[in-house]
Formats: sequence, structure tokens, C-alpha cells
Amino acid sequence: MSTLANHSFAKMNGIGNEIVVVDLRDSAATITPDEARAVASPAGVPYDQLMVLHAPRVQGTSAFIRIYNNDGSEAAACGNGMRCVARRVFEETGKNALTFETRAGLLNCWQGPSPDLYTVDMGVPKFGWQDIPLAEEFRDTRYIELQIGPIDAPILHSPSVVSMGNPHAIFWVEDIHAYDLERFGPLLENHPIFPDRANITLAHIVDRDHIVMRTWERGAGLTKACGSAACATAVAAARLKRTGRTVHMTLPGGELTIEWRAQDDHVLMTGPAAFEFEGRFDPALFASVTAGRPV
Ligand SMILES: N[C@H](CCC[C@H](N)C(=O)O)C(=O)O
Repeated sequence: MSTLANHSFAKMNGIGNEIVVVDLRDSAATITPDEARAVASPAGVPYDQLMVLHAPRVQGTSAFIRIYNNDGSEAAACGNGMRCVARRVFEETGKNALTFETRAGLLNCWQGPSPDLYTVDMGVPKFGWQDIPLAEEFRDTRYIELQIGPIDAPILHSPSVVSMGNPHAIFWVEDIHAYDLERFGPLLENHPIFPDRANITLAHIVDRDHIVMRTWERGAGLTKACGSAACATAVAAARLKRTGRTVHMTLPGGELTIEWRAQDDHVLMTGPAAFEFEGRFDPALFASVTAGRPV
């Protein structure tokens, strides 16, 4: 039987990015893709990302976090999900600053400038074509040769690419609503130039301090917000010298502030984390899936 049967969870969201948080720090089990997909099923607790806390592996961290998209794939970064995890563990411990480990590295989280805001240090962005990763060499990743639509009149073209521990492609447009992202998103997400797939963002630079954007997420589809994409987009715009290093981001689900810190190139993301409800997973959800095995 699955470790998750009858296990408690918290349903949260990060400006509309649907998050489920599960605490497995007292268990040796890991979650299989089948179990992650079962949780996301209509009979379960539909989410964009599942954030699973495991026992800390590194001195000074509160947990090792595994991140699952609702298609069952694992991701190394989830900004909105990390704010939700930070809120949960701050409330559990009474602390207001903690460090977590993800596959992208150690992430410091702290209470933001007001009680309803949380800041996550998302680490240093990577720009090398092999770090994104891309399937072939591109020396300048501020714009890569990728387009969709007729060769002589592409609909979308020349995206910037950035890794925040997960791959992002950002297309710069005048009107983010003028494109059928539900149609183009999966084509671009699964384009062969992205051997690990990619998160696809449409972004409009309003001025040097403000960007509006929306994202087709790798492994989750169209979401109301993507925190790591907001980080990637703000950094990509600053690289193009079209904004400063602190940018206000407007996403369909709400607002984030991103600072690409000058002294160490770390990307700080600040925004809310909403709690919705707690529950326990119905064992029937996992009747036909393979259970995670102790590592
Ligand atoms: N779909 C992303 C993971 C979640 C990112 C997003 N929800 C965020 O807040 O950063 C990926 O597979 O890289």
C-alpha cells in the first residue's frame, strides 16, 4: 500500500500556482511518478506541483524537498512551491528564516517585508547552452534560433533561455494574450532543442521596472503563476539591458518581486503563499499504483 494512503497533506497556492505539500520527513519512502499522478487525479487533490519534504540530508537544512509536476515528472526548482513550504515550516517551528535542499541546491528562505510575504533565494541563474540544457551549441543564449509558425513569418521566435535549476525559454512579445499558448506551449515544451523539455513563457516588458508574463509549464501545462519562470524572465530582461536588476512581475495569478542581486548574482523572489485546507489522502487513490519503496 502507498505511503500516501491516509497521509496528511496541505493544499496551498503561490499566487494561484496550485501546490500540495506533504511531509515525509519521518518516512524513508519516496513518491513514485504513479503516486504523484494519482494525487493529481480529479478524485485526488488536483495540483500543479507536489512538494514532498524528506528528512534533511545536509547539516543546517530543515528538509530535502522533492518537487513533482502533475504529470509525475520531477523538477529541481519550484519558486511558488518553495514559498508555500517556507510558510508551513515557519508556522510549525516559529522560525522566520530556514534553509532547504532541493536538487537545484540549498535555498535560503525568510519572512518577507510583511507577514504575508515570503522571500526565497532561488540561487544563481545559468546561461550556458549545456546548463539549460540545449541539444546543440548556442554561444549567445540571450536569443536562440527557435521559432514557431511559417518560416518566413514566424509567430514566435528568438527566445531567451535561462536555467533556474529548471529550463526556461522566454519569448518577448507586445501582447502576452495575443498567442494561443495552449496550442504552442506543448509544441515548444517538447521541442527537440530542449532534451529535458522546457517551461515556456510569453513576456512583455512594460518598462524598466515591470514585466507582465504568463507561462506554459513543463509537466503541468498552463498555470496561473510560475515562480522560477518569473525569476528566469526578470534575469533574461536584465541581461538584455531592457530592465534593471529588480523587477516587479505581473502574472495571471498575482504579483512577484524579483531581485537579481548584484553582489553575488543570486535571484531573490518575494511573494505570498496562501493556505487553503488540510486533509488526508483517500487510500482508494493508490489502489492501482506502484508504491514508493524505502530508499
Ligand atoms: N514546471 C516546472 C516546475 C515548477 C515550476 C513553477 N511552478 C514554479 O513556481 O517555479 C518544471 O518542470 O521545471
